[in-house]
Amino acid sequence: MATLLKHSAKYALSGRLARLCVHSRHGGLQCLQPCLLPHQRSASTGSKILVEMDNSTGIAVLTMKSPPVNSLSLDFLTEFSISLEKLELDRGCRGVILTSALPKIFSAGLDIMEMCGKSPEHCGEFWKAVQEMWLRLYGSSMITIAAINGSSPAGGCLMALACDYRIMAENPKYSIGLNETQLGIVAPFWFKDTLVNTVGNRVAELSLQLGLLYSAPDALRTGLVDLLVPEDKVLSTASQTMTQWLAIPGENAIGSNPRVSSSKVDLTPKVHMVDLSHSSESMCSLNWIPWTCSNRA
Ligand SMILES: CCCCCCCCCCC/C=C/C(=O)SCCNC(=O)CCNC(=O)[C@H](O)C(C)(C)COP(=O)(O)OP(=O)(O)OC[C@H]1O[C@@H](n2cnc3c(N)ncnc32)[C@H](O)[C@@H]1OP(=O)(O)O
Repeated sequence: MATLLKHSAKYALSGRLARLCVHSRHGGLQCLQPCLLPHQRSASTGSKILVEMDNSTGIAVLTMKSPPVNSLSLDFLTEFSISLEKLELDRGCRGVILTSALPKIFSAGLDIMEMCGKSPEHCGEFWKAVQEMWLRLYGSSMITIAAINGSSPAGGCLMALACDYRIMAENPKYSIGLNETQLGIVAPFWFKDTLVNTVGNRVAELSLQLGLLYSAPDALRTGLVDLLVPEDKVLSTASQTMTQWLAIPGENAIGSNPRVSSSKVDLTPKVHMVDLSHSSESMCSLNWIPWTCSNRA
């Protein structure tokens, strides 16, 4: 479950992202425009991501808004990770709903233009940004729910899989899956592991070998998504579900993991990024921590 990694990734990445904010040539914090809305709501928007925070509930909605298909370019990934880190550092934020502002598309996955004709340096930077997105989402200490309101192939599916719960629009035209094999690409092992954790070995094996894209009803049948609802109910259902999840006792609950709930404990990163500038193979090594970290109190 995603919560296994939440705290380790939180502390592993904040420093790196902080440096990214300062040095990145690809957007960054300076592009986020905070503004106050009524009823304890606040919003910040960059060119590709809108973050709306409801301080009364502790729920943030992170909306991807990068036409035409929310492809995961370096700029997009950088803005995404920075937005998520800001929420992670905000102790008032306990849950994040990930959704899309684009009709019919959640995310088309990795931006194909980032993968052809680029320098090795650029490829390395891009690939690190892909890993960082996954680590930050999968390792979040917040509850994360994907409100999948459109098609979500490949890296788009990975984003959804990295969340704690997936709610999809019951539109049979929408598809989701790790279809890399159909593109002649081998899905990295951590894509595979994320899929196995969700659907089990056999379904994952078939999905990856055949590069299957599932219709929304089939995605529910295989367990790739947890719930189908009418398209206009995806976001409201995600909010209701989040409220239920947030009612579960969090990290300060009696009997919770003392490593997590004490401020004096060593939260040295257990997740290591490796330099992938010259590799499209194994991306990161993960040392699983022996306790499940619970959600925020
Ligand atoms: C550099 C690093 C080195 C490492 C190399 C190793 C690589 C290992 C990678 C392993 C993991 C890979 C993960 C991935 O995510 S790969 C990307 C896979 N994505 C797809 O296959 C999606 C392809 N797109 C679609 O299926 C459809 O476009 C979609 C269903 C999303 C929408 O369909 P629709 O009919 O509504 O829209 P169009 O097809 O007409 O597309 C509209 C425009 O959007 C452009 N587009 C689509 N997808 C992408 C994309 N992934 N990246 C960039 N651009 C994309 C499409 O070209 C259209 O553009 P134009 O209007 O200009 O024609």
